[in-house]
Amino acid sequence: MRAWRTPPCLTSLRHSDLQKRQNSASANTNYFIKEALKELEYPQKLQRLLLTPQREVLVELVITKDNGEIETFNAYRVQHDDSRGPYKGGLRYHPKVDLDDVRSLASLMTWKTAVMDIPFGGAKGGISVDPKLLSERELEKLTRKLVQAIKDTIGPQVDIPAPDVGSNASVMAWFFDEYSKFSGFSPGVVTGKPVHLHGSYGREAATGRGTVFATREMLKATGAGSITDKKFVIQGFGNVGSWAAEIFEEHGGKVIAVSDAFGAVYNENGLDIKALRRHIADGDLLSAFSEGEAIDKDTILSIPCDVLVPAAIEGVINADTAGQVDAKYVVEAANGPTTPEGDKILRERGIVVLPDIYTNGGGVTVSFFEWVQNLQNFRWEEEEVNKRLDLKMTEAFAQIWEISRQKKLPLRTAAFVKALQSVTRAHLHRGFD
Ligand SMILES: NC(=O)C1=CN([C@@H]2O[C@H](COP(=O)(O)OP(=O)(O)OC[C@H]3O[C@@H](n4cnc5c(N)ncnc54)[C@H](O)[C@@H]3O)[C@@H](O)[C@H]2O)C=CC1
Ligand SMILES: O=C(O)CCC(=O)C(=O)O
Repeated sequence: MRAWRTPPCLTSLRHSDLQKRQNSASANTNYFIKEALKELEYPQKLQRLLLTPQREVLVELVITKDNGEIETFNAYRVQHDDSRGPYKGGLRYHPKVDLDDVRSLASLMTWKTAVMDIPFGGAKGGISVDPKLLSERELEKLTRKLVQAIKDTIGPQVDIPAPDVGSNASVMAWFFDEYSKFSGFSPGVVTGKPVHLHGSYGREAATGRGTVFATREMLKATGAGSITDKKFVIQGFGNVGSWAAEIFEEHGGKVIAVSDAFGAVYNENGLDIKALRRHIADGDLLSAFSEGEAIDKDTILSIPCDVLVPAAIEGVINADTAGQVDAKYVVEAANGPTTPEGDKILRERGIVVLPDIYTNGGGVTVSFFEWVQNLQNFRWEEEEVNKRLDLKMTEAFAQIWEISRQKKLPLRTAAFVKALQSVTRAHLHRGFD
């Protein structure tokens, strides 16, 4: 295992690397943080502390595949800040994951946990792997290898992973099991576990449900009314997108188009989301859903609607695409879906953006509830979980909205201001020696 503290690892960057970093995910995230820092006038040294991660771990994982061949994968865990509590954040299994992505996502977690006012810091991890190309057995081996490699840098009071793109409750179950072999029974080492294995009711749907509560608050505050009869377009139909779609529909919204990595489907009267989810669960393609029209997935951002919900990957709303968005609101259920250039264009066009560090905070909030239940060896009913989630989303929105109004700031900058103030306060109170 190789581990280091930043920034020494950056000293060997070549010029081409530096050019790449200028448009990198972490540069984009830092751009948004710096926008908010302008409002706060903190000293430079403090700014550096807030912008850079506390630890970055890179490990190589080797597994024997089912066919007897060996294969090597790069894996990362970036721990950005733990001033407010143990590091917290998901594990992404995706072929395009690299250290810079994980660095950006770890930083977003620090601000998200602060915005949601839950007692965690921020971290993120990932493996550069296409999970669809591995068998279940190979995925399990890879996850167990990851635990063996990083077990000394995580723990229920240190750093608590969770699911993200490409990982799920089964991955969390293997993670918990492997970690417990070294440290004894430790359900609190990961969240997002299966409900029957110390998981929490409501965690699977939490990010989507939180997105709906967040949208409800935003529509109310901006005078646009309720979710009922509003038209929604959702990019990404995985955990977050499909749950958000179902819950928007339950609240009377019309989800008129959704896309995934393979295609898109449209129905101007609203798709039957429960039927669509069954269709996908049966292994069928979105585009083959008979109660909708198959459309080009690359047109999804430009479909006229009230609320556009990016719920897939980073950087999709950018200098090239932001001008095509035909929505009144963009609700960022994904992490980092909008680049600084895209954000500027949306702002100039008067499109309200509800930022990721608040919108998708429902996932980590219910992860916190799961962790609390694990520490207490106790289970809350789903109704209790959802009620507490609603309260957290509502309270956080009210605070962001207030900062936004008082300081005349976009909601994203207001959310970062709230988070930066909270993290800085924790650092200053704890001290540095
Ligand atoms: N799962 C969770 O609890 C949380 C997830 N998030 C964020 O939400 C986003 C989605 O995560 P999950 O739903 O968990 O992942 P997932 O792996 O369950 O689903 C991702 C979806 O995006 C689709 N997709 C991928 N590339 C696409 C493209 N180019 N165009 C359209 N669709 C595309 C996939 O086909 C899939 O439907 C990510 O940004 C993740 O970091 C944020 C907070 C918590
Ligand atoms: O549930 C968690 O701990 C983290 C979820 C996550 O990775 C995220 O909010 O981006």
